[in-house]
Amino acid sequence: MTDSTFAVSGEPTHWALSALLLLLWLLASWRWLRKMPLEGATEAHWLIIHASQTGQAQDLAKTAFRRVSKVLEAQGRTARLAAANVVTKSDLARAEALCFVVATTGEGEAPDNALRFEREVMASAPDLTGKLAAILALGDRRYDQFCAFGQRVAEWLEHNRATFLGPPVLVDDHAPADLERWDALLRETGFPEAEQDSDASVKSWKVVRREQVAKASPGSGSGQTSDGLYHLVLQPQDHDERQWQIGDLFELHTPCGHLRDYSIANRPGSEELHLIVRRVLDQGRTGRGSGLLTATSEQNQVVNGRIRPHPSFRPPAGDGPLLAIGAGSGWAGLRPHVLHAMANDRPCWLIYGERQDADNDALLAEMRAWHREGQLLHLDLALSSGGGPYVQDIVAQKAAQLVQLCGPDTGVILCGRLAMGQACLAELARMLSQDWLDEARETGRLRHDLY
Ligand SMILES: Cc1cc2nc3c(=O)[nH]c(=O)nc-3n(C[C@H](O)[C@H](O)[C@H](O)COP(=O)(O)O)c2cc1C
Repeated sequence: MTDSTFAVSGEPTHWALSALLLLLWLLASWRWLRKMPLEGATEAHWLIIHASQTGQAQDLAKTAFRRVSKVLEAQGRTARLAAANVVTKSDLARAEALCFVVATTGEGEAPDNALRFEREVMASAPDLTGKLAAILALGDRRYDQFCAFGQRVAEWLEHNRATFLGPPVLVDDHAPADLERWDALLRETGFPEAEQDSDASVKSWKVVRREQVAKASPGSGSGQTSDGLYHLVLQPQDHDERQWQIGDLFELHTPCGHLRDYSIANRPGSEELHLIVRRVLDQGRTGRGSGLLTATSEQNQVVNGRIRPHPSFRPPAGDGPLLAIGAGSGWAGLRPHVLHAMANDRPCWLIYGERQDADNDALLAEMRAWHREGQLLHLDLALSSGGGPYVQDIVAQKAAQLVQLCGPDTGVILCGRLAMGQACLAELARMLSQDWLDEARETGRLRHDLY
């Protein structure tokens, strides 16, 4: 490097030009920052508080934030968007209105980003007299405890004497009629529609490949059967989509207005999206989303959807090995994490279950090949068509080795049906302690996507 690299110009025009550029940059940064929803900063007149496991509530909260802040800004007042867990009692005390957009997960549970809020803030009884409140609760009537967390938030607000702007809006499976009631509530409160809502990012995608990768198998006896797993490759039509991250979802919009989420099964960087979809047959009829994607032989079928960020399912923190556990279509969620671990030489132990073994099933063949090639530290398959063992049984059987693996830097990623996930978490808690799991969950070393 020569001295001239650092030579200071004595030319006044150079100084003037530099000052002008610096000024423009500061101005642009300021304008950009003003447009960003201020996630995390919670002191404001209106607090828009979200509780979201897979991002839908967060998206709707962002839209509400845009609507509210546009009006408030014109009045010289402020709105802030915050995940429930970062909201404190003093934030609530300072705000004049509280707008909750909350999902329910598990069996009537709060999403991870609201667990602390429920445990600490909702366990107390702050005086909310005079504060305005609105609630949008997302849920699904197929679950026993419909919108349970939203209802608990509503009861807590009522108990602490907040003034509701309207009855809590409970949304069943993203039903357009339910969402219209929320839209009307915001409009009547004085917040007209936002210029751009999240549907602007819904685009057309072409299904360029569709291959059955696991065989059909008998169902659970509830009338639902699995007609096998399908690996699909989607390409964007007339748009470029590379700005996504591991863990993100493809949100399919069906022609009748329902939304279905599918984990993106490949690593970012490619134009294509890979999905692994189970074709579900319920009383002989294919599922709304899986039917659309898999029950057609149409070449280059075009579907509508968008990529949705799923920040709670990013690669687990920690520099140690990765324990990846999943079953069935949960492979879609696990696969990019396993690929990422292998690409980064992070030792990976994969425990995976599927209903039956068939030598020519491409899905299992891929895992077995990675194991043979030494890319996986261990591979345990629970192929349970004969009544077991299930994934949680393997976890229990391998307790001694798993305890050895799970140190302070180990990451755990878990994806699949809720019952399987909860059974595995219970086994892990038994062998490692609930404290270990809680700590791993709170520090981002344990991440799960259970459905
Ligand atoms: C694993 C899982 C568990 C769920 N449990 C419930 C539930 O107990 N009650 C309910 O009403 N909805 C339940 N739902 C539906 C979600 O609340 C609904 O899909 C919501 O739109 C998700 O919002 P989010 O993306 O912000 O997490 C569950 C969804 C999943 C995936």
